[in-house]
Amino acid sequence: MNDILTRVASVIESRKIANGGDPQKSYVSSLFAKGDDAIMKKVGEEATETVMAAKDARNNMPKSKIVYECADLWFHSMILLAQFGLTPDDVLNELARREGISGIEEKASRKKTR
Ligand SMILES: N=c1c2ncn([C@@H]3O[C@H](COP(=O)(O)OP(=O)(O)OP(=O)(O)O)[C@@H](O)[C@H]3O)c2ncn1[C@@H]1O[C@H](COP(=O)(O)O)[C@@H](O)[C@H]1O
Repeated sequence: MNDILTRVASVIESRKIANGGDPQKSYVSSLFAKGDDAIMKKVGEEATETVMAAKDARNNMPKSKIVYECADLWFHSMILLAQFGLTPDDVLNELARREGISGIEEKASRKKTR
């Protein structure tokens, strides 16, 4: 796994309440303390903000906003993965599994098996 993903995933894991995370001192712990719904809501918000940043960039606003919002989205998605006992490696392995499989062919093969 990419080094920064590994380090951030490890910090996120350490912020779980069961691992001693303190919601008063840690943003990640405060989200874990709020639970599933709050984490899902944040992922939805960050996805929307990413789309808005892309729309702004189309209207000549700085492209850097897309990067900031995407970082927020990835970060909150990592908290969601951790909440469900998953890791960024699970996602990277899935991307690796899909490597070289055309999306169009994959969709067509799905239709054949229905
Ligand atoms: N990468 C991040 C990161 N990205 C974004 N955020 C926080 O995510 C929060 C939500 O972003 P928003 O733009 O929605 O801000 P907001 O409106 O204040 O949020 P809400 O109050 O509505 O939830 C902000 O407080 C950001 O600071 C992050 N907080 C932490 N990290 C990483 O997680 C580590 C652990 O953080 P703590 O658990 O806070 O110690 C840090 O060392 C960093 O490596």
